[in-house]
Amino acid sequence: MEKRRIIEVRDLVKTYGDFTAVKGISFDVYENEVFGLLGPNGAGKSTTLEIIETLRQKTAGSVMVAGIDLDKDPEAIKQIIGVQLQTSGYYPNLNLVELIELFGGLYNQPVDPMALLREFNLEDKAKAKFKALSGGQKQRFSIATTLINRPRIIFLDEPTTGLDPQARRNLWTLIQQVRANGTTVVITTHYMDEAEFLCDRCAIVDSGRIIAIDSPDALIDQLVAGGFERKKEVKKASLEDVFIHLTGKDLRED
Ligand SMILES: Nc1ncnc2c1ncn2[C@@H]1O[C@H](COP(=O)(O)OP(=O)(O)OP(=O)(O)O)[C@@H](O)[C@H]1O
Repeated sequence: MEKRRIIEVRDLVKTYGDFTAVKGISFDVYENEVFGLLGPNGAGKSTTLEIIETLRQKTAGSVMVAGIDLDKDPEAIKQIIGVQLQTSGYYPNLNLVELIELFGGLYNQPVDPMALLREFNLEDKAKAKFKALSGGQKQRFSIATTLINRPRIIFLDEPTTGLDPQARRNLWTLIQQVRANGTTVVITTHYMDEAEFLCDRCAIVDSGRIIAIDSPDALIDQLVAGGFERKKEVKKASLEDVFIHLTGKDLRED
């Protein structure tokens, strides 16, 4: 089956004063895939995401989201995407149910707060305030809120930064579920194991340019085909495997 493009970025440029943060990048994201933007700090990942999310003006190039031209109808793009809010965006006096109801009202979308909280293992926290949640719960809640307007695409900027291994793996499962329900996921991460586990394809961005784009498997195969060998013999388990083996897979925060 032919893959359908849901995001088309062409020759995208972003300058801040004299500095060019994004230097003419082009890529496609296919419908219902998990697509990763990987790259060192300052590579231009967040800038690129924020332009697609309609939150930042581009300098040049074109962006199409689900056939909608960013230059012509950014409002229509906003309606079909879900974006994680900065944590400061959550009203401090509202509990999780009230926050979901508020967002549902803003989006003019009927929403069942308890069903959404259940999906993200946050049922017990329905009456809690956002600031009282653990790091993992906060991330789960902020991903849940991206789904309130029933978007076709969600954007997750470093969703597992700072989480313990259990919470990280739990979030991976939730992201896979979101994708299994038909949503396209665009993610940035600094964790290569995360990208390898979650992403169907990823783009490696460096100094504002895409220097590689493919599936994780294909990228690894290309490196190996070029004669690359690991310096150390690969062990059959990692320190993270030891950690999970000793401490279990259950979330600790609840
Ligand atoms: N508002 C701004 N004004 C000036 N320069 C900016 C602005 N926002 C970002 N930059 C610069 O643009 C470059 C790209 O930043 P961006 O946040 O897109 O990178 P990133 O790949 O997301 O990095 P990180 O992994 O650290 O989040 C950086 O050099 C950054 O300092």
